[in-house]
Amino acid sequence: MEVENFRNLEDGVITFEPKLNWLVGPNGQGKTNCLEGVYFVLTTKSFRTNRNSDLTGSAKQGSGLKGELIKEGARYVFSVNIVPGKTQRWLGEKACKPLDFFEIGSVISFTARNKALVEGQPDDRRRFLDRMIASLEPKHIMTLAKYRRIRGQLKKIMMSSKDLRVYRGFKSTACRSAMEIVHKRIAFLESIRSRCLEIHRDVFDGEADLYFDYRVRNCAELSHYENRMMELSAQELLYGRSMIGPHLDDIDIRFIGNKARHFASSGQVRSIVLSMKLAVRETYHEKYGSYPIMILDDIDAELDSERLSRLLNYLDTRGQTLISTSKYGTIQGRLQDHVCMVHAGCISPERKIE
Ligand SMILES: Nc1ncnc2c1ncn2[C@@H]1O[C@H](COP(=O)(O)OP(=O)(O)OP(=O)(O)O)[C@@H](O)[C@H]1O
Repeated sequence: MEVENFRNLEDGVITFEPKLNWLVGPNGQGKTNCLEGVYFVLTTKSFRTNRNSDLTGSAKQGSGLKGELIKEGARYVFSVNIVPGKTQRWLGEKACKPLDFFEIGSVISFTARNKALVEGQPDDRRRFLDRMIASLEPKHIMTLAKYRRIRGQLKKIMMSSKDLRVYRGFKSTACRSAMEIVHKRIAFLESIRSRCLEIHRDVFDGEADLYFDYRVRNCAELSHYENRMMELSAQELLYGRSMIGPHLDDIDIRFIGNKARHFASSGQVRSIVLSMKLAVRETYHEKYGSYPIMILDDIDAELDSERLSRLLNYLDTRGQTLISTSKYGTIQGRLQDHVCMVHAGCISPERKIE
């Protein structure tokens, strides 16, 4: 990855190897910034901000990242420029849309923020679901965008004319995208379930009793979904709020029979979310034959040494992984891994500790 004026990172080239790569250094030195750079150059999205202007360093206006990805023998060059007011993207020499990046730049990240899947609000869980589905099927982004557009129109009618006939007309268009999203989300959770439980049990020594399921709001029977969507139209206009649709659904995550957000410890929450992400990675591998790059920020926070060691063993044989840690002890003895030391935004590929 070639870096120019990105966060606090020093300009230059950072190289990773096709195995476990460590970024090691004290707090606030640029480890997460480096991982964010890799995620950003492959997806044109940050995993911690929606404002691309946050990513620009203080040296000058604008930043640039260039990433070279070798995937299944082919070489892809991703370039992203953030200039005031816009973000420009190229794949090779060709100007691109974010979706083009998403289709090639397969990467899955885990940061402490992802604990929101368990501890956060329903919209955190929906966002998690949709991002994960999009990492397996990038076209899902278009279905979501279409549904968001129709919802905008429904909202307008709700706020202005309140004309039931017109509202129901748009509602029947919304039904198709809504059902597609709901079915995708249910099928996705189904597809990762057994792997997730297996990883949770084998890697994190988790209780076998992890349960998750999709919760459809205001519709008990999925085969009646379309009817319910139309049926609720009059009430929605009356109360001025929508009552059914994938934008209201949630995932019920239970741990040993209890709501995980109220019951699981910090380390257990981390293990649950990591199990889900790693299960998505396995599903991707099964579908496309290669592993997405795995990004793990602050890997050893909240995980005990036993679980951490099992996680590293698991990752050892599964594609390229980029990991950050502030604890030098974590990499002790891992002589086969690639280690970069991070200090004041400078990433140097030299192991200073054995
Ligand atoms: N746009 C920016 N321009 C310049 N510096 C920035 C920018 N955004 C963040 N920083 C700086 O980058 C540093 C944070 O780096 P980062 O989040 O990568 O730390 P870290 O090494 O992962 O630390 P920790 O171990 O605490 O997670 C902070 O010093 C912060 O002030």
